[in-house]
Amino acid sequence: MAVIQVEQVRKTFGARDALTEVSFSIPKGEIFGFLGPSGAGKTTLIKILTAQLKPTGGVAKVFDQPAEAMQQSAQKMRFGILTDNSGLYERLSIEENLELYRKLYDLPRSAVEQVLQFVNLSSERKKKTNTLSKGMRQRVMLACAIIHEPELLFLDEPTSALDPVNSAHIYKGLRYLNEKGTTIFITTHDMAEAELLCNRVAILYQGRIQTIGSPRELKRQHRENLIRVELTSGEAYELPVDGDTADRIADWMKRGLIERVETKEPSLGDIFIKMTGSELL
Ligand SMILES: Nc1ncnc2c1ncn2[C@@H]1O[C@H](COP(=O)(O)OP(=O)(O)OP(=O)(O)O)[C@@H](O)[C@H]1O
Repeated sequence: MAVIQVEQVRKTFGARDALTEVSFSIPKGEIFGFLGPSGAGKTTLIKILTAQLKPTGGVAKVFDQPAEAMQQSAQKMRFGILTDNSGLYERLSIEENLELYRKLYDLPRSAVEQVLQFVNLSSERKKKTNTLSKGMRQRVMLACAIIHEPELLFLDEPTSALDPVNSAHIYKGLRYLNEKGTTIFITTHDMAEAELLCNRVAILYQGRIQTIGSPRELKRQHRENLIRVELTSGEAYELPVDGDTADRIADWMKRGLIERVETKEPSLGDIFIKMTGSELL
């Protein structure tokens, strides 16, 4: 069963198309990356999937039910969400914020301790949230989103405010959650993050999906059919993949002249730029 199914979803704001006929489905257990430059429509889709917005057209289903049902309390238990506007109680400490969520979801006391470790904030637990750095806030909001170990997790740029050490810690935690069965829908501008975490990615541009597939498939599809050969002399050649090239390489090898041979594979960032014409943001 698909956890998320989106068919021909459109969303217009006045005369502006934010999403144009977006279709895809996400099976249980997948980490799916929704990539796109600023304004591409990523947050709009998350809002549709979590019943904060209605689509103008098409069908959006989550857990095999229309996405509008996602604000019902039975469904709220099943997913977690981290976005820019995820709120915290400013005058409460990190621990007190988490305690509220623990009670809301009727979880054992150990859930707070566990999630504090997950986001690397055990020793900061007594700090008031209005005194936290941006990265710490982000981690507390993430903790609130996952304390109930949801079946489905929406993450809108979860590591945008984090340093690499904390990002790596979060990736490890997300993989752990995913191994335990959580399906993850993540938006990011960070192509290395997408490549590291996601089973599949979709690249969205101006409200349309430009391409969709695993990072490896996309790289293969966009691979230039060239082999780059670097010789010990420092000379470098980009050669077509054919018999003549094989003969030349064999000859260079026999004579011990080869420093390096590589296929020209694009990075996910290269593919993103090709699809969107944008620089990474
Ligand atoms: N409530 C709204 N009213 C009018 N226009 C909106 C509204 N919400 C979003 N838009 C427009 O829809 C488009 C898509 O916005 P959205 O926030 O989904 O982009 P995004 O891909 O999430 O961008 P970012 O990466 O900057 O968060 C943008 O042009 C935005 O200005």
